[in-house]
Parts: sequence; C-alpha cells; structure tokens
Amino acid sequence: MSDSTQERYRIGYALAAKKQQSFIQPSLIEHSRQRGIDLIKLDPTKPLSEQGKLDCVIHKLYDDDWKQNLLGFREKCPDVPVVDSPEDIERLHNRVSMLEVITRLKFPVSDSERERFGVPKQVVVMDPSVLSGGEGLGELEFPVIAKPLDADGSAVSHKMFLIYDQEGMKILKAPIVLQEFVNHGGVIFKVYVVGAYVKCVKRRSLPDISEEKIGTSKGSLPFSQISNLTAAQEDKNKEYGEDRSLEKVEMPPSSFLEELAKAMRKSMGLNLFNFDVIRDARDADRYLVIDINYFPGYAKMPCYEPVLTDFFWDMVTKKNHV
Ligand SMILES: O=P(O)(O)O[C@@H]1[C@@H](OP(=O)(O)O)[C@H](OP(=O)(O)O)[C@H](O)[C@H](OP(=O)(O)O)[C@H]1OP(=O)(O)O
Ligand SMILES: Nc1ncnc2c1ncn2[C@@H]1O[C@H](COP(=O)(O)OP(=O)(O)O)[C@@H](O)[C@H]1O
Ligand SMILES: [Mg+2]
Ligand SMILES: [Mg+2]
Repeated sequence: MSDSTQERYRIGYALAAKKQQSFIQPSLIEHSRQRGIDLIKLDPTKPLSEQGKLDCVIHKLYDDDWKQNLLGFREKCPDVPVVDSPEDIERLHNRVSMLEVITRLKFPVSDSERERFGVPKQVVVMDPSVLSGGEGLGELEFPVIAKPLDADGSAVSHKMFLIYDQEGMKILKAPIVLQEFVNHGGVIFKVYVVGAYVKCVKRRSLPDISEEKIGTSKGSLPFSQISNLTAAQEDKNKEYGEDRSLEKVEMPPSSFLEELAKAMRKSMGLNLFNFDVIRDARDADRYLVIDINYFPGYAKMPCYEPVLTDFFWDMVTKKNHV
C-alpha cells in the first residue's frame, strides 16, 4: 500500500490502440496505483524525454520513428529501463529467426528430467516459382502447415494453411514457411513469461490428422488464430459430440517449462513474451516450440494484474530484468 508521502513511480507505455484497450484495463491501473505505480500513456510522436519523469518504458510499436525516439531516450536517460530493446524484439518478427532461438539453446536439463524439446522441421520458400513448380518441400512430407514468413502482428501474418498435397501449394504466396504438421492431441500449451514469472495455460489447437485422412484429403485448408476459439465455438464443438475436454489434458512438468522459459529469456534478452508448445503425439516426452510472440495478450493470463504489477515493481526498483 502507498500513501501520499511515498515516492510514486511512473511506467510509460506506447501501444497500438487495440493493444492499449486490451492490456491497460482499469483493474491493472488500480492494482498498480495501489503499489505506488502510475501507468502513463506516452505520445510516440513526441520525444520521450519531454514526457515527464519516467521510471520505465514498455512498448509494442514497430515503426522507424518510434525506434528512433527510443534510441534518443536511451542515450539521454541510460538508467531508465526500456522493456524491451527493439533489436531483440525484431528476432520474433520472422518465423525462421524466431525458432532459431530454440535450436541454439544450450539447455541445462538435469539427468533426472526426460523431457526433450525442439522445433518441427521446416523450410522457407522465398521463390514463387518453387511453389507452382512442384518443388519446395525438401525433406518434408505432407501434410504441412504454411505460415507467412513475417510475424509482424498484421492480420495476414496469422493467416495459415494446412496443405495436404502439391495441388494445395498453388494457393500459397512466397515468402512462406512450410512446417511439418505434428499430431499433438488438439491442444497447445501457451507459456506466458513476465520477467522471471512463468505461467502455462492450455488452449485448443488443430485436431490430429489420421493416416486415413492424410490419404483422402486434398488441396488446402485455411485457418487463422485457432487458439483464440471463443466459448460459443467451444459449445458448438461439444454439440457435435467432440469431447476433447481441455481439463483432462496433462500439463508439461512445470520445472521443465520454467527452465526452458528461463533459457529463452536469457538467450533472447526479452522480458515480455509467450510461446506455444505442442506435445508430440508419438512421443509424450517430446515438446516442440512452434511460435514465440512478443508482448502477447496478457489480460487472458490468470492473475495478470498482480503478476504485471510485480514485474513493474521489479523494473522500477531495478531487480530481476535481463
Ligand atoms: O490480441 P490478443 O489478446 O489475442 O493477443 C494476441 C496473441 O494472442 P495470445 O495472447 O497468444 O492468445 C497472439 O498470439 P498468437 O500469435 O495467436 O499465438 C499474438 O501475440 C498477437 O500479437 P501479434 O498480432 O503477433 O503482434 C496478440 O495480439 P495483440 O494483442 O498484441 O494485438
Ligand atoms: N507444426 C505444427 N503442427 C501442428 N499444428 C500446428 C503447427 N504449427 C502451428 N500449429 C497450429 O496452428 C496454430 C497457429 O500457428 P502459430 O505458429 O502459433 O501462428 P500464430 O502466430 O498465428 O499464432 C497453432 O496455435 C497450432 O494450433
Ligand atoms: Mg501462436
Ligand atoms: Mg504468433
């Protein structure tokens, strides 16, 4: 609790309108306020050093003017933490460099832990003629998921296709990432990271594809942001007799996810991100990271207000950040 004589801290935020609406909720403002932290809306078009005292800056904006503004601020006020650096965030805007983070990890798994991790096999196709010419798969086999190479937050960057055969490739536009489809029981694990805090939740995913279905399916199937399936859609699934109840699905061991998250955080130099993990249906100890997102929808994480407030506190009192 704070009183009027106590020092107050100011966290400046620079977010797109939609993000601001979902993240800066009255409950978060109030929670932080009670801890002596005020959340201040920044004007990204004006120099940050002219927007009053700031004890920390958080942001999710990618244009060059904003990056210049941040650069100037970091030169003028090197002691104020900026969460996170645009250069480090940039790595997550490309679905190849994003997953390279995982393949390069030197993961300190203890002998007692059986869990292994990796990424699905994938190739990137830069040349449009490869898509129409019947090549491009390399050592991959159908079905594959086609993902736009850029993961820049645009609606189109979430537009995916499940591709069953060569004919289905014709719908694609380069540059595109082709990734092996891995059966995983229709559930993804979304692991939220907020500084040193780690929280895993379960979400719906694409259902497994049987050998029989692989043999009979043709062409391509478009989909987008499948894990944000609404409650109404969930009910509909149940109505159609689909009982893949999320509650029954076992979580990955928390010690494993915590170690993985910690190693990722150190390696990327980032504090605010989440990642999607699937469990290989053929090998229950094998986990595959398929996606890493900068500054995700934290309001959907349980207890987001105290968790974020604790993080802000650590930032302004200079503890615990990478
Ligand atoms: O909008 P939300 O709350 O669904 O959050 C999106 C995230 O959903 P999630 O929290 O993982 O369920 C979403 O995660 P996914 O890519 O769907 O795994 C992204 O982080 C998205 O940001 P961007 O469009 O990639 O810049 C996030 O969008 P922004 O809120 O940053 O626009
Ligand atoms: N290799 C894969 N195997 C099986 N399902 C996948 C694979 N990659 C992605 N998916 C499914 O597609 C969804 C979207 O893919 P993702 O890479 O997370 O893109 P986005 O950035 O739009 O969230 C995932 O949440 C998961 O349901
Ligand atoms: Mg995802
Ligand atoms: Mg993503």
